[in-house]
Amino acid sequence: MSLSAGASLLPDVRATYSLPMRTRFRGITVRDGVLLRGDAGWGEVSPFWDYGPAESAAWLRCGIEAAEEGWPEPVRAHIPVNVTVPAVGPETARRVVAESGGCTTAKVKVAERGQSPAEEQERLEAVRDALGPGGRIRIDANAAWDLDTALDRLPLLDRAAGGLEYAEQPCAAVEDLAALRRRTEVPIAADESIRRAADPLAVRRAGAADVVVLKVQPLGGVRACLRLAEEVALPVVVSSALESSVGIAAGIALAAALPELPYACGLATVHLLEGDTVPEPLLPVDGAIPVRRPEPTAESLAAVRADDDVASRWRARLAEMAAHVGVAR
Ligand SMILES: O=C(O)CCC(=O)c1ccccc1C(=O)O
Ligand SMILES: [Mg+2]
Repeated sequence: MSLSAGASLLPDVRATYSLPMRTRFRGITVRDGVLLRGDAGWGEVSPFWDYGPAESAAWLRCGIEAAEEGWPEPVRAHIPVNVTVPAVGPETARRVVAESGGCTTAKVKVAERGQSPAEEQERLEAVRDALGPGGRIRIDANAAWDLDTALDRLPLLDRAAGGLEYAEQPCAAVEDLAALRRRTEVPIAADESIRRAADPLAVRRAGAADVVVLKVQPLGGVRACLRLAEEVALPVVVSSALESSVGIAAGIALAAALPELPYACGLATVHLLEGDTVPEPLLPVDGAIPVRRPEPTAESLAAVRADDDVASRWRARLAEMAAHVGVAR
């Protein structure tokens, strides 16, 4: 029942999960989604609630690929990953790094509403202290700064971090990323400019980034991302959309199949959730996640099952996404 073969049935919807976040992350306190099951295995579909049906269709395509087709052969067995440090205070930041499963790269959230530059500097100093001089630190501003603010902040944060590996999406506009990149030493990574853009290749044409962040669900699956990686011809960092381990496995499959993987990936996010859909979560050991595909069990699904209200909202949502993708239920 492969879509590419022209069949068009939605795989079995086996579960709706709901998991609290350990720390509020970009305004999200609960993560939920559905799990599909097909001949090739389990797939996750978990677009954030602010994504409409058209944008969410890509997320469904990713889940259908996982369930019906499976993924290309891996070319590596372990995926080096960064620890993701939310917009927390310095003591918590230190603990998050210490409990990361041996990550030597940290991605630190900055530009959180209501926080001062001094709080960001303290967080970065704490992360540098916890990682030691050999660690790498990248920041993610989620498109929050205008060009002048970015020009202002980057040198300060670069100093506080003892050197930044790159800054992820410091500004929203591709032109601003390009202008900033010409005027700063810190390398620039594009995330939202790829994943929510009509034309992801605009980043390359504008010379707006040194690195691109690819997320398998918003970009429509592993094969779609492999094609995009080839077209964009820039180094790729595979990151999560805060999925449970079923969804993280798709990101791992992409990272495992890319011809080159020069940077740590942002896939160590299961520890941001209070629980998981599988008994053996995809978490790093010695800073890397082993390439494998964990399976939910009846017990692991029962422990995270969403209530009826959430499940019925997902059924309605899935129907709208399916209409966009052109699969029948
Ligand atoms: O890249 C990581 O380390 C974790 C993933 C992450 O930050 C993220 C997770 C969900 C939504 C957006 C983002 C983001 O990179 O902006
Ligand atoms: Mg990002």
